[in-house]
Amino acid sequence: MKLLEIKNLSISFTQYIKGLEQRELKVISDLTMDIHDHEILAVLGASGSGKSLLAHAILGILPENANVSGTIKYKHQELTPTLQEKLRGKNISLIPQSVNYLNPLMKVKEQAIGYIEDENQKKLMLEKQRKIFEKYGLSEKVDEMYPFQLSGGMARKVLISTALLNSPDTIIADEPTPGLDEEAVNETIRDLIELKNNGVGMLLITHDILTAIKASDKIAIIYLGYVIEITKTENFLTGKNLLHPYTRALYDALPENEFKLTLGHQPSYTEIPKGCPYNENCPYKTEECINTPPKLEQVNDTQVRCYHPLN
Ligand SMILES: Nc1ncnc2c1ncn2[C@@H]1O[C@H](COP(=O)(O)OP(=O)(O)OP(=O)(O)O)[C@@H](O)[C@H]1O
Ligand code: NI
Repeated sequence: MKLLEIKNLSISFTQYIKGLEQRELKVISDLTMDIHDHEILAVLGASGSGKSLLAHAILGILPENANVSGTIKYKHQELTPTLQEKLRGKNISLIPQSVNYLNPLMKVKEQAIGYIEDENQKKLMLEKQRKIFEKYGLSEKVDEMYPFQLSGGMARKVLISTALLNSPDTIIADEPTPGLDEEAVNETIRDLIELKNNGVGMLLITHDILTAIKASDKIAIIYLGYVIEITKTENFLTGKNLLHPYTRALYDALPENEFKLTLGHQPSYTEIPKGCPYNENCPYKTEECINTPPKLEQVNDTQVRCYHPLN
């Protein structure tokens, strides 16, 4: 079942330079992707490539100054600000990128359940909270702690458990493994996969290709705000059917492939090429690559945005 359907989503900011002169800073361009139940879709992109903004667009928590076009549907219903508010933290939950999302002045258990007026309801929710925290190895002592008292690993567990309190079927995990040691990363990945096996559909945002490969079923590769390819994760294990030259370069740069290629210079947002976003680094570019951005097209099991897909 399709949980989320994102169609032609673009996000930009209006920038004022030198007083009155304006320019449009495009951070997400024409993004189309679906998220299904029982599936982890990794969104892989460099730092600053628009990944968190994508998460915030789905949840309806973009900054006021963002210009947005395109549509996002949840279970075939188009998301409006009202619907987003209704679903947020319940049907669709965010595991945030930073533990700074935790309120430093509130005990962990209180912020996990949020404000609940009705005493009976609050009691039920606290019981649920304790159960989920327990499952993630967080003892009763943790309930009473303030965020600054948590270790990095514990804080990640608190963020994951908190996201699960209302049994969401759709989870947006924004960089859930930063700054963790390898064992903690692997444990977090196991937790995410278990959620998927229980039916959840997940968007896993990461700039770490190894996390994407270990955790996901499909990988959407973002370059300068464009999805340039959506491919099955297994293709990164076999090295086959990787169609976009940038995807191929990512694969060749994996440690086990001896970092064969360098990824080239990544232009910044103020200089997105008018044609294919990758054309400046692409060995296969032709006239049309320089002039017109290619569309995302289906080639076998893959979607790719390229005039000259490999193979
Ligand atoms: N409110 C804003 N006004 C102007 N530009 C913004 C605003 N919010 C984000 N940006 C810009 O949009 C771009 C994408 O930001 P985003 O946080 O989505 O990147 P990201 O892919 O999540 O990066 P990271 O891996 O570092 O978390 C960045 O270049 C950022 O500077
Ligand atoms: Ni981010």
